[in-house]
Amino acid sequence: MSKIKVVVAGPRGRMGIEAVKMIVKVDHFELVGVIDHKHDGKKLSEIEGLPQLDVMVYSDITKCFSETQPDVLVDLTTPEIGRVHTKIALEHGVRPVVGTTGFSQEDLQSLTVMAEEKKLGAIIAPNFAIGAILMMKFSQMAARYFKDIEIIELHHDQKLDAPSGTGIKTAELISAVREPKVQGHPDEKETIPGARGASYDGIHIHSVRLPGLIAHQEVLFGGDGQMLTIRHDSFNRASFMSGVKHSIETVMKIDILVYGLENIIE
Ligand SMILES: NC(=O)C1=CN([C@@H]2O[C@H](COP(=O)(O)OP(=O)(O)OC[C@H]3O[C@@H](n4cnc5c(N)ncnc54)[C@H](O)[C@@H]3O)[C@@H](O)[C@H]2O)C=CC1
Ligand SMILES: O=C(O)C1=N[C@H](C(=O)O)C[C@H](O)C1
Repeated sequence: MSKIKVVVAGPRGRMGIEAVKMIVKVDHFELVGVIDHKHDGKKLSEIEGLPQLDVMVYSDITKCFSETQPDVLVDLTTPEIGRVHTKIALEHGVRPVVGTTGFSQEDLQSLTVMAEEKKLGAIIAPNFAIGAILMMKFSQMAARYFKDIEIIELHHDQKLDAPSGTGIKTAELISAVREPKVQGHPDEKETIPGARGASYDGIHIHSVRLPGLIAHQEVLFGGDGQMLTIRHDSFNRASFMSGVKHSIETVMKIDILVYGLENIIE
């Protein structure tokens, strides 16, 4: 079997560095380049704190693709640059595996259409951790029985987007099985704006940001005289790597854009 040639965008980031380490450990993957807005033309081994690898850093994604001819782009950057990278990858016949969160509905729609037109696999995964996928699936199951739901997502304080991609995906999955609903008292008023969090079809999403946290989420279901809590915690970023590996393998076998790992795990 020939190796899957992978490029990682965002190799100095918290997730990017883990992805680089995982990719070089997998025999059937080959890390052929990395994309970073700094350190153009250097080797990864020349950047302090990064693995001692003879892999070239590119600031120009197009140049990177033409010189390294990758099969897959793993993007772990920011919403602004991640959506541009994903589009350029599809234009160049490179299959994107995107962990970057904060894409809009319009981004997702236009990228879906692009992948379909190009007949190219693409995966956009708000969360790569299997436990988080199960937490979302269990929440969707529970929502058939409990109609009043609040999502509390908790992350480290360096996170750029709120609500988290996982929080939004959870609300979307619940919304697919629950009618939109006004929760709480119909006449409730926020004395301080934002007190009730964001609302997605009436499901409230609360975003907590604190140093020391990694990635956590609780989904609270209220019923008569009872409450169900479904919770997932990622205690480190290694928790996401089996999902990144599975996505790199799967994206080579599909020819559409898949949004959410729940669609590609058995
Ligand atoms: N899907 C999932 O399971 C997970 C997704 N994430 C998401 O992944 C993304 C990255 O998260 P972290 O690693 O924590 O962030 P980070 O801030 O540590 O890393 C982002 C990296 O992107 C780089 N970057 C910025 N502009 C760039 C450009 N033009 N070209 C190349 N690189 C550029 C930055 O230098 C930085 O190293 C976020 O959107 C986060 O929400 C994070 C954890 C898990
Ligand atoms: O920024 C993070 O850290 C994470 N982002 C993803 C999200 O927005 O859901 C996944 C995970 O929660 C970690």
